[in-house]
Amino acid sequence: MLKIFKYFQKKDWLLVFCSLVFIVTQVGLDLKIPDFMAEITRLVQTEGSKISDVLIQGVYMLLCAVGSMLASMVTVFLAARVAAGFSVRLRDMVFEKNLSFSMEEVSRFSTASLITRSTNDIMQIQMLIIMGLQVVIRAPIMAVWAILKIMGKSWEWTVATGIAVAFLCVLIAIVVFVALPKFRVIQTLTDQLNRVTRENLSGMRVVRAYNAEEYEEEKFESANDDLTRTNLFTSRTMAILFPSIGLMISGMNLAIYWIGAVLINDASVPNRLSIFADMIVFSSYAMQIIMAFMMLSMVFIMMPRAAVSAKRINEVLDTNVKIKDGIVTKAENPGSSGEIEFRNVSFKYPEAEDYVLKNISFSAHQGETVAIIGSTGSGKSTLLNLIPRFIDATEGEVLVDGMDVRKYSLEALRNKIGYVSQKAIMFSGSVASNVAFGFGEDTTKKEDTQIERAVEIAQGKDFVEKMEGTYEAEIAQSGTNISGGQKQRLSIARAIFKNPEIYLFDDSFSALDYKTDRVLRSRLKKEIENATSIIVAQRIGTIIDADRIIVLDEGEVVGIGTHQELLKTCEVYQEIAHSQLSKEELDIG
Ligand SMILES: Nc1ncnc2c1ncn2[C@@H]1O[C@H](COP(=O)(O)OP(=O)(O)OP(=O)(O)O)[C@@H](O)[C@H]1O
Repeated sequence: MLKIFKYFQKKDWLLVFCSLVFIVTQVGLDLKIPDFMAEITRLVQTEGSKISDVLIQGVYMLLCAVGSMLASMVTVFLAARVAAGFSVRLRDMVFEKNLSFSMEEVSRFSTASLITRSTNDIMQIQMLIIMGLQVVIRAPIMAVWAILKIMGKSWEWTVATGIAVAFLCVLIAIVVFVALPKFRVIQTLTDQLNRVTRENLSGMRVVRAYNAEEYEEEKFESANDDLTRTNLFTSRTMAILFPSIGLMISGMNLAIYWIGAVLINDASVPNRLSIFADMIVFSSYAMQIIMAFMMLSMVFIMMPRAAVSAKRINEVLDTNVKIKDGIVTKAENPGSSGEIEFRNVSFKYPEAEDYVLKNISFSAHQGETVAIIGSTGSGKSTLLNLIPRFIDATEGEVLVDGMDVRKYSLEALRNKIGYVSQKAIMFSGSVASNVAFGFGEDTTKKEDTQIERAVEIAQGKDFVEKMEGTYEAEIAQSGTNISGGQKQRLSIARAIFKNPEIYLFDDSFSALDYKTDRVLRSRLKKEIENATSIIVAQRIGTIIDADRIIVLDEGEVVGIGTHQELLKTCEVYQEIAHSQLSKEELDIG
């Protein structure tokens, strides 16, 4: 828990110190009030006292109360500032860390859990700081101060107060002990609720098409019920606390007055008044002590949950990212551009037993188009993901421009690459901001001709210009207001706009009709002739013209060559070709 506070900055500590000053002031003023009460009691009981003296004591009491209120307001203000500032910083750090995660780390935490950790978990810490600053510091000062004030008054009263405090501590310990294990469960169940909600919203069309609303509702209700049950359990456990504290306060007051009555009864008449005044003061201070412990108990209730949250946030922040940034920003061989080489590359997913890629070696030179084909699950996307270092080779080397990709800084490496993912990803914003993605708003405004050019090459001009607002037309979250093929074309335009040395197309033409696919490829060939392209495809038609085709089968290269060569030499390729092309096309091929 305390580990999270290493992210506190100097200014946070300064604000904490300032609030400490105000808390001490507030406690001092609060504890002064019973002194005036004692004085009023003494004045009222003393013959010949003037009403004006009593009023003066009353005014002092009022001033103390107002001062205490002002000090408390400033403390709350400072606590809110520290807490809000700290949570903003934590959120930034978690977000930045999330961005540096590879796919492996994201799947280890799960997307839903990363969202809960960046939102709900940070919220718990924020609430703890607000409460904690006011209470954790205030309560012990208040308790110690009040104890010092009542010390030496009467041991009977002190014993009564001591018993009440001990009872309170035991009660808090039991409650925390019972509720503690449930707090981690609550956060995990929140992850689960998040996951179900997310899946349901993103898969809404499938849910409706399969009339699976009831099924999804059951899943949601089960996650919701689990969370509610656990929350209820902790709340019910807490519910025992407050009435018990109330009962204890009344019991303690009763004990003090009862002891007081006995003491007054046994005392000589002149001493009775001072014992009575002491009793009034003692009961007020005892009340302050109990209140201090009660406030602490509230923090003890919040603390375990915040501790769980802090641990979950620390887990994210302390994760050692597998994909380490290199330092080289320029290739060692300045003459080469867009050169790719795989040298005996093998790859295994961390949790998997078998290798997905085995001993892959091939190269792609500047300006060449190299295609990768193979059955579903043969490892095509995995191979492609090794180039921008979404994953790192388990064995062997992947070289870009003659240098191992692991030596490059990730920024320099990815600057060389235009990547078009298998599933076209759109971000909420305009068509232009999606095409000039990552370049900032200024570029989006200035480079409108380049954006139009990229969209035109990607065969998206027609549909974009029909949209209301054309290049400024709104793209909804996840691109739900455009078709799959349109999304693919904008993803391709995004890569073209970047004008990289290397294009990686991960089955990026699959949603295009054959004619658009053909026209787009021939435009690409002309426009990006100096760049190297690696195309993963399922359709032979898409890759028929490639300079080299690599045939993958269960993670192994079973053929490399042109379409013609492979038709003669590679059995797997022949099978694919026969399943897709007509006899005439094969003969022409
Ligand atoms: N994150 C992952 N963790 C574990 N195994 C994975 C992961 N991603 C893919 N795999 C496995 O690796 C193998 C290759 O997957 P990959 O996505 O590279 O195949 P692919 O040839 O691109 O398939 P497709 O043509 O269907 O896209 C598959 O068996 C898949 O189950």
